[in-house]
Amino acid sequence: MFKVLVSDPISDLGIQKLVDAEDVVVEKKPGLSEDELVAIIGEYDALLVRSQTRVTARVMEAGKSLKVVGRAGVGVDNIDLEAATQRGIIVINAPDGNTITTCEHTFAMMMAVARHIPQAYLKTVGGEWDRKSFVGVELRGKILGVLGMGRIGSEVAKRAKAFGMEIWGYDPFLTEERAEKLGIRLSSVDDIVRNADFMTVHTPLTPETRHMISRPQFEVMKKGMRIVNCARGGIIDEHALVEAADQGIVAGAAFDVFESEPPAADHPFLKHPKIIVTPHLGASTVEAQENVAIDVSEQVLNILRDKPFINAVNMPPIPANVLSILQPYFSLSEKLGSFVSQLIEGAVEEINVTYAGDLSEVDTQPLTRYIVRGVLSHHLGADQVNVVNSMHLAKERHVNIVVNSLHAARDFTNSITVTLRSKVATRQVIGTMLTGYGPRIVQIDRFTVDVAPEGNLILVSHNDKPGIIGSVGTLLGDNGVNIAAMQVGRELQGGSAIMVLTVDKIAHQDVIAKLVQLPDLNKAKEIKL
Ligand SMILES: NC(=O)C1=CN([C@@H]2O[C@H](COP(=O)(O)OP(=O)(O)OC[C@H]3O[C@@H](n4cnc5c(N)ncnc54)[C@H](O)[C@@H]3O)[C@@H](O)[C@H]2O)C=CC1
Ligand SMILES: O=C(O)CCC(=O)C(=O)O
Repeated sequence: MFKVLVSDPISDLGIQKLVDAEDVVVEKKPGLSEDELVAIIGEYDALLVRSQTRVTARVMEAGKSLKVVGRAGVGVDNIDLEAATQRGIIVINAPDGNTITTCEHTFAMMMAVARHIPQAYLKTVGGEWDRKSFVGVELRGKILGVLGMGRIGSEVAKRAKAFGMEIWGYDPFLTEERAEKLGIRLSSVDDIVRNADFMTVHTPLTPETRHMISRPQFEVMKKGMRIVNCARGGIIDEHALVEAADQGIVAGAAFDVFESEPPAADHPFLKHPKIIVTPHLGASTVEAQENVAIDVSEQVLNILRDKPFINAVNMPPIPANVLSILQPYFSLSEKLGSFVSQLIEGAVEEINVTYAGDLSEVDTQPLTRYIVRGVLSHHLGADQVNVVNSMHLAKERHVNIVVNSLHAARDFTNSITVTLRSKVATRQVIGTMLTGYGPRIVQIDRFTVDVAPEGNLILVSHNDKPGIIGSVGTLLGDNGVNIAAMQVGRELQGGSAIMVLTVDKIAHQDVIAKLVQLPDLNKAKEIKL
């Protein structure tokens, strides 16, 4: 039974799938301090958070069974990713579920700042009828600078066009073609601060984006700029902004996020007549909270059940088109790694992988992670190695990983060759996906075979002589081991040969020892996949 801790308020409807899962127990404990979390996290396999819970290195260390931290939202700045990666804890987020909601909040803030809505509301409910102080500006015809043209920034740009705004965008990944497609002007930060009437930021907070709008930018900024930050506190320097508002450079600002949340009671934004604020509400709609909770719950369930998953933050993302090609190979890759690691003698020094055929044309890094996981799991334990930490663990153990690709795959559309080298041996296995038959091991060392990579296998090496197959079958049968499938591979008639037996249950070691006593039988090895 997997235990999942939900430590922030997350939509009940969104986590229903987890609650309903027969192999999962969900416990909700919002508002825990770091110490409280450290004290209990050891019991849980998964942790679900929004932005309040700080998942620190201490929490990760105490999370002895923790496999995954799921962030119901985009930003993972409350999670120590480095510590998670080192411990093989997968961190996933839900990047798509709150895009529209946050974009709409940005618009609400932009319009509120353009028309002084919060200030006018306060006066009106206070009994004053003041129509002179709140003359606003139109959005139509104004230049909107968008810093960060990712998911949210792009949606903001689309809607701003409907308001008749001219959009200038900056993003290190924004190409001329994409800008043209979006109907926006590709600009620099400097162009935007000098020319825009409105500016909105939609980047993550990184060392590069921290204070990307600060005193030097305010000094050259177009007078009367209105600024919105619904991304992360700290992208715009708060002190420099207050100065610029006091100097009349900034006509208005709308902030949903703060450098430190919640802001101190004497934070200068809270009393400033030109600055309006919301308490990090960008993603707070019923729809978004449901969406992100559903997305993250599904992926957490996949991870707990050892199924393929998406949106891991501490692994390189796999584009959807590549994922659809690679996904069928995940399990095969891991099994090839596991198979060959059970054959090799001596400490593995090199894992050499060759992708051939169609697989040579896509980024196969994710498959390599599965192969390395398969190799290392045999020695380090399947619960200690996953696709997040497998490469890190291999590097830590000075295992050299060599990856090659070959355009043509001999006899197959695709193949994966995994070769392990130690000081004393080199062993190899080749696998493929056979249309209509699924994954297959098609070569073991120099012997051609056709074996389904699953279950309990016995690999026998022997001399190709009449009667061997019968004697192996009889011995196993006499010892209650039922053979489900058998494959024989040989180089030459009468030469060395191998036999791969798929058996219904693991044979006792003494049965394997008896096998090796049979005439012309050289070795027998059990392999569990
Ligand atoms: N207020 C709230 O409740 C919410 C806030 N957010 C925040 O909004 C921000 C944007 O989210 P998404 O659009 O989903 O992320 P995204 O990853 O789709 O887009 C971020 C973009 O910023 C760009 N970027 C990175 N460094 C940059 C730089 N120096 N200058 C300009 N652009 C740069 C990236 O290339 C990327 O295209 C994130 O910080 C996220 O945490 C997201 C949802 C809700
Ligand atoms: O969970 C929340 O409400 C915060 C959302 C957010 O900031 C994000 O997804 O990056």
